[in-house]
Amino acid sequence: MVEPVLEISGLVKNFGALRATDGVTLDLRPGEIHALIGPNGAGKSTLIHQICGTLRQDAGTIRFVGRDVGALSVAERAQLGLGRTFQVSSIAPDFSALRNVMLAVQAKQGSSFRFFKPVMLDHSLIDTAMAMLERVNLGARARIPAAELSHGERRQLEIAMALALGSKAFLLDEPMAGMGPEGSKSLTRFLDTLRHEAPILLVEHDMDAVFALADRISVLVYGRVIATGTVEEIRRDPTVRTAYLGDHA
Ligand SMILES: Nc1ncnc2c1ncn2[C@@H]1O[C@H](COP(=O)(O)OP(=O)(O)OP(=O)(O)O)[C@@H](O)[C@H]1O
Repeated sequence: MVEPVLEISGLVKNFGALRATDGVTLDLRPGEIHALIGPNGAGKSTLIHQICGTLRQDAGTIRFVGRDVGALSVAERAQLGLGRTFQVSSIAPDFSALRNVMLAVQAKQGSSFRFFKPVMLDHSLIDTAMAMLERVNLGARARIPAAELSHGERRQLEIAMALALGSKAFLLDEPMAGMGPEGSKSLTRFLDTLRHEAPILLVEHDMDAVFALADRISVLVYGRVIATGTVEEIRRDPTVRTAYLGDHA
């Protein structure tokens, strides 16, 4: 079997008397989109926080690219390529898309550029940053100030910045939130291609997007994974239908 990029095992998180994560075990494999769905308050965000390190688990392990990262800081995990994509990156709205990605490239490669002359530095940075923008289909928008990009294009820019920072997995917490139907459709098409760059753990309430994209779905209810399977398996699962999907199935 292919080694998972991310492996979570027996994860537990308590908030006082509330067990928000109750023995969660799941993995993320190369090239896949693994969707995490469940009702409000099921513990999806709490799980994402523990994976990226903003919350510390009470028990259980988190392995990423073969390393136990459960005791590492947010910055140390990000350095390994594990970041919460739409939260860690902060876009500078007045800078062009290109300049934003250049800053991310610089942050990653930082000190190694001091050996180059300034003009080389600029060329090198521009080429690398342009390549990142091309990878997220934003090449034609490189010179546009980030503030003028559409909501969906800003998501693409954030992904380009994450790629520049060396992401080896994407943790996407409700990327469709705040998007109209057209925006959701085009972001869905984009995420469909993004899985080839790095696998995606996708928390999303938009079931059309989840069913269109997910290779596997895990259903979280009261902090527990009640089922993991393909779209068809999850849609057919009677427990899932009762606990969450209802008419969506
Ligand atoms: N910092 C905290 N302190 C105390 N309780 C918390 C904290 N964060 C989350 N919770 C509780 O933990 C449970 C899980 O919340 P969480 O936000 O992870 O759910 P969710 O599945 O992401 O919900 P939604 O779909 O509404 O975003 C909820 O009952 C919530 O009230």
